[in-house]
Formats: sequence, C-alpha cells, structure tokens
Amino acid sequence: MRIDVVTIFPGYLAPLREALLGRAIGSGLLDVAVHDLRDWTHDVHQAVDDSPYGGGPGMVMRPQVWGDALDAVLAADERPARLVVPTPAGRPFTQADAHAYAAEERLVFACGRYEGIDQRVVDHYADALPVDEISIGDYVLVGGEVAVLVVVEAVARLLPGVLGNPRSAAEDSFSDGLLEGPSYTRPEVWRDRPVPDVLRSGNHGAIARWRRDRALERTVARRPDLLAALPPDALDKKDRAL
Ligand SMILES: COC(=O)c1ccnc(N)c1
Repeated sequence: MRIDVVTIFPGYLAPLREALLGRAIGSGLLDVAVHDLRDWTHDVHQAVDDSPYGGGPGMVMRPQVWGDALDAVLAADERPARLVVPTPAGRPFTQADAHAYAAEERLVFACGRYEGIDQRVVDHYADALPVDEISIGDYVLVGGEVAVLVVVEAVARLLPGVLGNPRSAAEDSFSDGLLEGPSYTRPEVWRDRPVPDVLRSGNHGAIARWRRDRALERTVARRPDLLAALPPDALDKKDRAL
C-alpha cells in the first residue's frame, strides 16, 4: 500500500516512521510519502489560505494550491487512490473503515488547517476518485495531521505482516462489534488485587464465556450504541441472559 500525505507541517507526520509503522515501511509493506503543500505555492509568502467568502472568522485553504498539489501527487503513481480528508465535519471513522482502507492500493490524505479546505477541492476530485471526509471524533483539532496519524495507524496494523500476531487484529475491540473486556498479566496478585480465578483455570470454554460477558458488560455500560447496531443474530441466548 502506498500512502501520500499533503500537509503544511510535514514534521507532524514524523511519528509514522517510528516503531511498528517504521518497521512496516522498512519491510516494504507500506510506502509513505509526505508532501509539503507550500511546494505548490508560487508567491513570495507561499500563501495557502485566504479569507472566507461570506465573512466569518478564520481562513480557508485556497483551491488553486490544493489542486496543483493533488494533481501532482495523484499523477506520481498509477495505482488507483482514495482521497481522505480529515475534518470535524466528516463521517465518523470506524474500525470498519480501517478494514476497508486496508484493502486499498493507495490512500492520499489531504491535511486541512484553519477553517478547512475550499469545498470545491473535494467536489472536484470526487468526480474522478473516491473521496472520504472523515472525523476521528466529536472534537476539533488545529489540523488534520493528527487525525492522519490515527487513521494510518488503525489501517496499517491491519495489513498482513505488520502485526506480529494477526490474531491481535482479529480479536481486538470492535472486531465482534463489542468493546474488548479487561486484560490481566502477572503477578497473580498486585496490591491485594487478584487476577480473576477463571483466567487461571485452564478451562478455555469458561474463559471464553467470562471474556464475552465482560465485553458485553463494558459495551452496555460505555457504548450502548454499539449494541443497538449489532445484527439481530449477533447475541446468543447466553449473551442475552447476562
Ligand atoms: C482540522 O481537522 C480536525 O479538526 C479534525 C479532523 C478529523 N477529525 C476530527 N474530529 C477533527
């Protein structure tokens, strides 16, 4: 998979080259190219924004600069790409999106700042390729770069060969529509708090049931919306008895 990121702060994307993602890049599972949007400005001030039509606070990123940048970046590789624009006004990014993106040959991220990117940029490219405006949560950031780090990590960890144990991705939160339950490791007792006996019983059926019950309890308590979204046959009789 190739990932391109266009931003006015390339340094913000440096963490992509650390740890797990750095190893994925080093092993050729992932190509990452970060581009400075200002490379496509032509004025002495390298202006990337301008005041909004209709008035209002803040500045809007100029369509000409984004058009020149995205034309150049998209043309740099023949693989079909999906353009992803992180924005607080976007559709919520979910684990299902992470799986869908992990199947893409190429993702191009446009990092907006200020009050966002002139809407005509998204409208223009949506005529030529898939464009997603996505949000990573109900809050506003200063720029889209941090959201790109979140999305790239959520996607890259799903690529075959990136995670040491592929079962980790198969069994993590949201994989079965529920939040993951609590986890424990040694010591057996820590500050007078023991590990639940069932987890040391060796009874794999009882352990699986216990884990499912704890996941259901946590989901009911913290994310009842996820339960409501489950398909009708997702919960068995034992689940409902909880
Ligand atoms: C500038 O981008 C944002 O503020 C942003 C992007 C994606 N998700 C959010 N919740 C905010």
